[in-house]
Amino acid sequence: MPDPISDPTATVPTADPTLEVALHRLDSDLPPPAYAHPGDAGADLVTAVDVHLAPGERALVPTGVAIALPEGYAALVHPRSGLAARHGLSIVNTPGTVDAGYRGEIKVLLINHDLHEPIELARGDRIAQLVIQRVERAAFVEVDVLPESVRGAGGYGSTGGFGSTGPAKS
Ligand SMILES: O=c1ccn([C@H]2C[C@H](O)[C@@H](COP(=O)(O)OP(=O)(O)OP(=O)(O)O)O2)c(=O)[nH]1
Ligand SMILES: [Mg+2]
Repeated sequence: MPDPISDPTATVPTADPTLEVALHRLDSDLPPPAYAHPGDAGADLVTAVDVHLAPGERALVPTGVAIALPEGYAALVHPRSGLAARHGLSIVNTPGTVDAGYRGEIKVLLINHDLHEPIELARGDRIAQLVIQRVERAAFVEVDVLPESVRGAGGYGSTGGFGSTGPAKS
């Protein structure tokens, strides 16, 4: 087994994608969602249109693709880290959820978080990534009293702030 830590040129074997997902391209001039590297979790999505985002502005951007996921799966629309770090480009509802039953065009609700600079995107630019995951559907069973847990009802900072964990200081 190659060791990528001692030998950075070693190639780590990764399984080929095996889950078949029906893809309908609404715009045949645009590339389909694609994984940039073996082992990547996200397949990149492109914008089907040119987009101008003023600082703070958001836009619902078409990607030119529709999919049919198998039951028991969802596709999550995640931002791309590089665009977030360099330009402040993100997604308002990150991660967006594409349901297995959805047959419409996948759209991305982009937002420019930069305070000063606009963002210009050209048709075909990679704007987001689609992460396909198995999901459970719950049977919600109503009870009068929930089972006890160590956390209990503590939340919203109950373990403290930036420091090590412990009771919140008032
Ligand atoms: O980033 C996203 C998020 C959602 N969708 C599509 C696929 C999804 O199946 C559908 C509905 O999404 P969601 O359930 O998050 O939105 P909603 O406001 O609850 O709409 P609905 O009432 O149609 O469920 O919109 C996208 O194309 N991109
Ligand atoms: Mg919904």
